[in-house]
Amino acid sequence: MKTISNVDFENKRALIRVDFNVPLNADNKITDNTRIKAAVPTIELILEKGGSVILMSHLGRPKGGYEEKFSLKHVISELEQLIGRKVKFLGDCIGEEAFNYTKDLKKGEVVMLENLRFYGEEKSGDSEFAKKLSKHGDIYINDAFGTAHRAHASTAIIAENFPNDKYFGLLLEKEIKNIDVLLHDPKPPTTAIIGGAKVSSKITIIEKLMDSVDQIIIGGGMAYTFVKAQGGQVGDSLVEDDYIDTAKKVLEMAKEKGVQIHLPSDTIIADKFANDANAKSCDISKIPDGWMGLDIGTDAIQQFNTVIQSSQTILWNGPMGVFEMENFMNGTVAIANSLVNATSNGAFTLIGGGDSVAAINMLNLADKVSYVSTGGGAMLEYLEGKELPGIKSITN
Ligand SMILES: Nc1ncnc2c1ncn2[C@@H]1O[C@H](COP(=O)(O)OP(=O)(O)O)[C@@H](O)[C@H]1O
Ligand SMILES: O=C(OP(=O)(O)O)[C@H](O)COP(=O)(O)O
Repeated sequence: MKTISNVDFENKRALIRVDFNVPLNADNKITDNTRIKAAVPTIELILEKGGSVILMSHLGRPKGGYEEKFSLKHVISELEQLIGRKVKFLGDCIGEEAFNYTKDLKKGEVVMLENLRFYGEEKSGDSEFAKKLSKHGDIYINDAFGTAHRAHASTAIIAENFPNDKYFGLLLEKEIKNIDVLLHDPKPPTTAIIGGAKVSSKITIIEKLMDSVDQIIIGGGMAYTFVKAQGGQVGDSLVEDDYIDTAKKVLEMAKEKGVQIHLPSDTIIADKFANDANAKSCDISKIPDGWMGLDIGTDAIQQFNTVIQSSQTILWNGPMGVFEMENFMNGTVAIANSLVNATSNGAFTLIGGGDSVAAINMLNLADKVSYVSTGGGAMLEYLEGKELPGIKSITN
């Protein structure tokens, strides 16, 4: 492990890829600061060692140009509070002004670049873009565990510009150490609970997870693509039609491999995507047109609770419903409590993902489960046994 603990940072500029992809409310206020807090030890260590810090991150999924709601200016005051010093926000990540500023950065200074994904080159892993970014620092550090599964310019490609000066940050080190416990020594029966909204990213992960877990619970916005694949009617619920065939394949493979897949039997449907929508419970395969499933139903909660209580190792990524809206948070609250209960009965419980962590924090339950990871997709892919691009680029 290439750790920063023994590195000399005196008068050096440390360019750190962090994952500040934090949830924001409609007023662009941070609703959960876990990912920012998690990056603080690395920042502080470098400053203590006489270095300066240039932070770079993405926020959300912008289309490739500037979008106000995805500006990293929204995280600055929270970051300043957490590290107890001023942070200079640069309105671009590769503009001339930004380079002029970071060129002569003094020890103790902290700079935050604008959202890397305002450039399409970030996600395409463009090496010219990565090279430009690399000019900001003398040493490159990857502390963005939540984005370590992406082979993007700032998370992986950039490392080739720092052949002898690339390191893991303290968060990345800690995450790997903790998740390795589950990877190498899981106590059966093992259950993965997958929810949330990123159907296309997560469906292939579910496919792979079948090799390492006994049971998979699929809830939240993930469920409807599977229900539709089984021939059910899902109305206007979140579905990625391009992944129906993959969902069918996953269900067939599960049978062959003897992995039990649990889909919610019922769901809470709404007539619009809003907290004040008309809502009622419904069989998940009989959702009328004009209605959408926004939470799991009470039968599904019981069904999932039974599975959870009979498991010894439980992994949870992705909320069971639109928990940000009070009327659709029941399923997520119930599953969180179910995990707490399982933990107190001796199960090892691991929760990861930006929104899943926000949910567990909202309920003040983070210290009642075994481990909370800042990564969702990254954690799942790591557990699949995949070599993550963000890790590989440092160890290579
Ligand atoms: N039934 C649903 N329909 C639409 N969105 C949903 C549904 N259930 C959960 N979600 C949304 O999924 C989002 C979290 O998804 P995701 O990013 O995949 O999770 P995580 O960040 O924990 O990995 C939340 O904002 C939540 O509102
Ligand atoms: O929020 C994130 O992942 P997660 O939803 O799996 O926790 C990371 O910041 C990665 O974001 P991305 O899935 O848009 O690449």
